[in-house]
Amino acid sequence: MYCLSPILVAVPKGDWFCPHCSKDRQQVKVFPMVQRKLIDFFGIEKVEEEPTKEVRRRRHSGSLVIYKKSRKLLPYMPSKDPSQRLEQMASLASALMTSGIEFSNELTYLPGLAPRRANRAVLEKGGMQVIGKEDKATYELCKAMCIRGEHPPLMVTRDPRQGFVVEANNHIKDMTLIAEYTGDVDFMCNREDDEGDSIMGLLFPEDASQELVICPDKRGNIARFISGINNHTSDGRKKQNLRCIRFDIDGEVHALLVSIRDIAKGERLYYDYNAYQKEYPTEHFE
Ligand SMILES: C[S@@+](CC[C@H](N)C(=O)[O-])C[C@H]1O[C@@H](n2cnc3c(N)ncnc32)[C@H](O)[C@@H]1O
Repeated sequence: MYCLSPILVAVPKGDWFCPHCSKDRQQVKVFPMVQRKLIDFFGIEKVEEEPTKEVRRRRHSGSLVIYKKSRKLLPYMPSKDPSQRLEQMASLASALMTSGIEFSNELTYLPGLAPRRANRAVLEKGGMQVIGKEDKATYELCKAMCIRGEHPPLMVTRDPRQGFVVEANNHIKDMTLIAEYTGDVDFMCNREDDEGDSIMGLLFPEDASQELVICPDKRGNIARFISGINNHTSDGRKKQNLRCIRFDIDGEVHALLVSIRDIAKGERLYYDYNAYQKEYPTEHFE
């Protein structure tokens, strides 16, 4: 229903009222910008540790093959200003709280959903690129930074047409690892009737009953708020500044969002929701 704001990509099942007619129209819940509360919300562990010299050197070596280019991933650079960082975290906490989502920066495996052993990269039809040693170090550095409360330099804001959107809050260099797409891992066959608009394909094996998806409806991170391009217009394509790339990391598949060009402060983040499958309707996207 494209007259709605934000757009609804599927007709909801059962009784449903347009947000304008419904009494419980979604109001943005503003998370308090209080350091202690943010530390608890994000489960931040206080570790006074800077990236080691060894890891810093690694940024200048190693390779990753993406579209036949030999490149290496760069870790995101958290904002230096502590109050800017608090503002960024509060914006994400507000969006998560409003959407009823708990923060999780990891893929989650829960009883009753797909077990962790189902996520085996070797099952991917046509094979899966294995992350290189240097890029794995970058991935681990980004994870560790997040645990320390050094989040990517991003702000979640509200757009009248798109709902929550994500903007760069500092300049971001090409090839920067922005975030991993996280949430509960489940079999696609369990989600056929799921009306969520944020389900991400994770593993596409020969046996379709074993197809895995990431569902960030209960747990997730900033990745689930990033906008999609309109696949039907050249203007849509021009907006794309990220790519979602799946990697084999220690035998399991992970979906990482990586910048594909320099991104200016204030620019909105976009990637192609249809990079692996052409199932997401984007013809009415801006
Ligand atoms: C993965 S969610 C992104 C986060 C979402 N904006 C929110 O508020 O939770 C995908 C949904 O965001 C909206 N959206 C994303 N990109 C858009 C675009 N380029 N134009 C219009 N709506 C967009 C659509 O409602 C879509 O179904």
